[in-house]
Amino acid sequence: MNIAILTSGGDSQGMNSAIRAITRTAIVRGHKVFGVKKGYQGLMEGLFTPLDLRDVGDILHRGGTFLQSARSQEFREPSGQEKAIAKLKEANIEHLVVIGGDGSYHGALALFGRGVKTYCLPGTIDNDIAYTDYTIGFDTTVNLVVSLINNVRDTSTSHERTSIIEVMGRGSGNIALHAGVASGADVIIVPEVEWNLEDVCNEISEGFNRGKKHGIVVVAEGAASGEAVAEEIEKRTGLEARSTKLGYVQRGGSPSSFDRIFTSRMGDKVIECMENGISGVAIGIEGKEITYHPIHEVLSKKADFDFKLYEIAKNLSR
Ligand SMILES: Nc1ncnc2c1ncn2[C@@H]1O[C@H](COP(=O)(O)OP(=O)(O)O)[C@@H](O)[C@H]1O
Ligand SMILES: O=P(O)(O)OC[C@H]1O[C@](O)(COP(=O)(O)O)[C@@H](O)[C@@H]1O
Repeated sequence: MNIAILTSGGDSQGMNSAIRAITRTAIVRGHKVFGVKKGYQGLMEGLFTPLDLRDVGDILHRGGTFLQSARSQEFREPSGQEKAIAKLKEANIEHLVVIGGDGSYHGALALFGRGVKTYCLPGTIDNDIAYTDYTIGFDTTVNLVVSLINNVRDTSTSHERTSIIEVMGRGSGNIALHAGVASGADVIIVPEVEWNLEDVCNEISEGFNRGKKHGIVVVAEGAASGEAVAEEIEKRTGLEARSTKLGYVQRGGSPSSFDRIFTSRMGDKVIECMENGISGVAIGIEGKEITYHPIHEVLSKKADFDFKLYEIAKNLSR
């Protein structure tokens, strides 16, 4: 079989591990593998590069994606998708593995609807895809964010300040929630839960009244701007507040062992699906199992948000 792999949308730590796993598993089983450079944009341009066993050496521990990624407006249109299909036909490639977030899944579903055998792997740090407990890069990002919050906490304590840490997640509060719990945040602000500044300020003031030497607020970028929250806290409470926007530092760096291991297992699963004639599916990790579900089913379900963990965080911030 001839198989192409592309990475699309926001990159995430562990994408390289997934590319390596798919490539090596496929080659060991007698298939031919091609990498597509620059996501769907590169697919429309026919940017295929043959991948051999050694081509995916020395990438397992690296963040980003060596195939590079892109967000392509043109590919959203049926005419863009037809261009991509023509390039796949020209190169005699029947199977396309897409590693990306929900936007990339929509693209893969569109191609599947037009006859291409597609397969998706959940590549986004946001952990906002249904039918998978974890997306690729989420674990690495949460660990990174926690270590950065530890640093902010030290200096906040020295100055008896409140620190507002803005983390990634345009439409998802998963990074904020998990990093917030693991770093002992006083307040976690996410798009999934209604919040107001008065409650945030009360929480911070009461913390100082109980003897805390700092306040830590973790906010998802999709819920509010950290800068604006800091200004309001200072204005309303008279306490010193500073905002830190972590930005792209949280999307790079070496993937965690957890991200490396489940992506290695997903590589095996996607080739197994191909060999069994199963396509149009998204691979996930549910409990200890590597699973697959139709892409349309995955896209029609909203990813779970852990409201219970959010409640636990509130109790533990006392
Ligand atoms: N509804 C759609 N139909 C076809 N292609 C899409 C659709 N949504 C997104 N895409 C393609 O997938 C790419 C990645 O999607 P995006 O939402 O940017 O990132 P992610 O995959 O990380 O969610 C887009 O740039 C676009 O080319
Ligand atoms: O690279 P960009 O376009 O600035 O994207 C930033 C966004 O990408 C993410 O890292 C992942 O989002 P997507 O899965 O939608 O690509 C978000 O957390 C962040 O808001």
